[in-house]
Order: sequence, then structure tokens, then C-alpha cells
Amino acid sequence: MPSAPDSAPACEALFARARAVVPGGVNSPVRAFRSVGGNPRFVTSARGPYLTDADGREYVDLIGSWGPMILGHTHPDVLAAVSEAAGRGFSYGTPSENEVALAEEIVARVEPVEQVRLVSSGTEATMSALRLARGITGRSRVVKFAGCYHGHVDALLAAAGSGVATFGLPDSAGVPASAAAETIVLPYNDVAALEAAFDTDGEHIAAVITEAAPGNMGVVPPLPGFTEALRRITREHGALLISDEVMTGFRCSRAGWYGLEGPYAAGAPDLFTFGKVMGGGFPAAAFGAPAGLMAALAPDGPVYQAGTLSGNPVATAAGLATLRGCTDAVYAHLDHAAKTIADAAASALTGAGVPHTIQWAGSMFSIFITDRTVTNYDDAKTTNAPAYAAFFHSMLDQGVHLPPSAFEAWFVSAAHDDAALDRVLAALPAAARAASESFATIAP
Ligand SMILES: Cc1ncc(COP(=O)(O)O)c(C=O)c1O
Ligand SMILES: N[C@H](C=O)CCC(=O)O
Repeated sequence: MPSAPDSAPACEALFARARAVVPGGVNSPVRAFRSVGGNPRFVTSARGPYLTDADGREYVDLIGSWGPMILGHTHPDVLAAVSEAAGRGFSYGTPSENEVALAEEIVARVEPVEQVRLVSSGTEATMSALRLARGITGRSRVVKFAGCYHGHVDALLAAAGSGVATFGLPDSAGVPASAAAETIVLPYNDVAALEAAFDTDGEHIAAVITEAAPGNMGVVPPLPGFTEALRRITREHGALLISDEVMTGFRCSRAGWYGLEGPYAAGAPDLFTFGKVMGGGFPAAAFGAPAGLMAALAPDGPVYQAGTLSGNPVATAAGLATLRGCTDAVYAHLDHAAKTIADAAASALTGAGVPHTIQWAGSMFSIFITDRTVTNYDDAKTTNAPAYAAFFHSMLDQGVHLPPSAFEAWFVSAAHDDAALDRVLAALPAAARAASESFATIAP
């Protein structure tokens, strides 16, 4: 593990304070820098493509709050919408127009979705979609794929990606055996494994849930035909298909991953989950489906789901302003910015003799330090985590904040202009050399 290279005394002091009163000093485990070493940066402000930390250092941000900040930080239109909404009240606990407008915006973009229920986090969205699928089918089992992360839902934490992958955990303590027993974990991109699971257990399987294009074991897009096969097999067995677009939704395209890969000849997924971009940096998420399926939800149907802050007026204002700001020009810019960084990273890593694979889902990408093409979680785990840590810290030293894990996607924004991109490009050669040196010392 590399030592923390640069000094960040104010951040270190805050981290020490945090560790006394917050488990691990962080409110979400992947922020803790555990797999890269050192101390997390405590941010005091964020604007455009930049974060500023408590020591006054500025970083080009390639985390983007793990996806939501598609327009960049503190975008003026979003700030104006949030300020205006907050001036009219923080939370009502009774309906308001922005909830309808946000639902309309989502439904207009993702063609198979006719209705959405708003919730406050991606975890709530996937948990609720799963309950709805179980309520509709009267079945209990769920199929998920190793390396996919759907939030910290009991039934979906087995072999999960994101922090569970970062810390090398097989699953989470505290999940009852009865909940885990209802979960079937399969390798991603493996149609034969899915067919075998349905041959054995098909009558008990309520749903297959998949990240529309996984980004939580690094980016591992579905192989051609995989999503079609999911649709075909679930339909043959009367199970529902849940496409988790919490990360990809409204980022990969106006209609998320579905907008890039769909429509599918075998039919659309039954249920979709959304989060991140649709909240514009505030806690808003959703799950949606054709109206016939959503009718099973309370108050119309028997599947109960609720939330004190669901459809919060400030969060919906932020989400609406963000989605409305996601123009074709924004998507074109994201593609350009991501490609500029990825091409330069590939050339720096090649120049330093570091084996690597760059994988894509729209403008989301990640770099695996491995010589394999990565099609599933076992492949992803061949990435050289210590070499990534060396790469990460060199970038951080040079003022570029990457995700502090080899298993997370890199996110760009509409605000990543030439000045920000130039700073990233200038940092890459030294970071690649650092990875190479680390790789040389640990490679077998
Ligand atoms: C694909 C996916 N699903 C679900 C979630 C859970 O969302 P949240 O962290 O908002 O609960 C995440 C991210 O955390 C995610 O990337
Ligand atoms: N990979 C996660 C979500 O997409 C990262 C966010 C978190 O869990 O803190």
C-alpha cells in the first residue's frame, strides 16, 4: 500500500475528528481511501469541474459525486432552481407540481416507462422495484450478477460491486441467511448460467436484476445479445426483468443505457430504476414501469411503499433543472471529454509499459490495470489494485481526483472544459510511471 504522499493537514485533522464520531470517518465506505491508502480529502466547495478541499487545494473532479454532477458542480441553472424552490419551502409532505414535472420528464425520455414513483436514494429504488416484482409474481427469488451493485439492499449485497468489491468482501454481515437464500448470484455476461438457473429454479424466480451496463466493478458493458437474452429468458419463465439505471440513467444518453442499446427485439425490461443524475446532486431517485405493473403499488394496489421525503420539492427542482440541462450538446461534450482523457491515459500507460484495458458505457469509463478484456467480475478482479493506488495518488498529488477505488467508473461533466482536461492530460504520464514502478515491484 503506498503511503499518503502529499500533506493535507486540515483534511487529516478533519478525518481524525470524523473517525471519533463517524464509523471509519466516512458516511459511505468507498470514500475512505482504504484500498488506495492515505486520507480522504474533505471538500469545502465545488464549482464546475473542480473540488476545493479544506487545505485550499483544487482538484479536477473525476468522481462527480459518483455520477450525479453531469452538468458540473453548482451549475447556475440548477442553483437558481434550487434557491427558488427552497425559498418556497423545504418539504411539504403533500404533493407538489415539480414531482409531476420530474415524472413527466423521465417518462418522456425512457419510452417503456409510463409511470414512476419517486424515492430518495438508488437503494430505495431497487429495494422497492424488487418488492414490486415479488408482489406481482408472487415469487420470492431474485437473480443478480456478481460485481453488480444495486445499493445496500439485503437481498442484493451478495457478491456486490462498489465498496463491497473495493474491500474484497464476499457479502455483508447482518444479512439474514433467509434473505441471502432467496438470492441467486450468477456470473455477468453468461447466458448459459442464466438458462441453467431458470431450468432449476424458474418457477420461484420473481426477477432478474441487472445494472443496465455495470459500472460498479469498473465498467463492464453487456456483451452483444446479453440484455436480449435476459429479456427472452425471464419472459419465457414468467419472471420480471429489472434494469438498474441508477448510474447509467440520463448519463449514457437522454434515455440512459436503454437509449443506447434499446429498443430490444425481445422486448423492453419490465422495471427500471433511476437515481444520481435525476436528482442533480440532491437525494432523489425513482423506479418505473408500464402503468399496468405500477398499479400494483399502494394506494392503488397491495404492494406497500412510502417515504416522508419522497418527491422533495428542492430535490425535484434540482433534478428537473439538471435533466432539462442535458441537451444533445452536453452528451456530445461528455463523449469528447471522456475520450480525450481515456485516449491520453491509454497512451501514457502504454508508454510506461503498464498493461491496461479501458472499457466504456456511453461516456462512463474505467481503466483496468490488467491485460484481459473484462467481461465479468472474475476478470475485473485481475486488475492490479496496488498499481491503481500508485496511479491514483500521483494524480491526486497533481490535482486530479479520481475515484479512490479500482472498481469504480470515472465521470466527466459538461463543465470539463479544455483547461480542466489539460490539467488531467498533463498529470497522466507521471501517474502512469508511478503505476509502472509499483507494478514492477509487485507483479509475479
Ligand atoms: C447501479 C446502482 N444501483 C443502485 C445504487 C444505489 O444508489 P444509492 O447510493 O443512491 O443508494 C447505486 C449507487 O450507489 C448504483 O450505482
Ligand atoms: N459506486 C457507488 C455508487 O454508484 C458509489 C457511491 C457510494 O456507495 O458511496
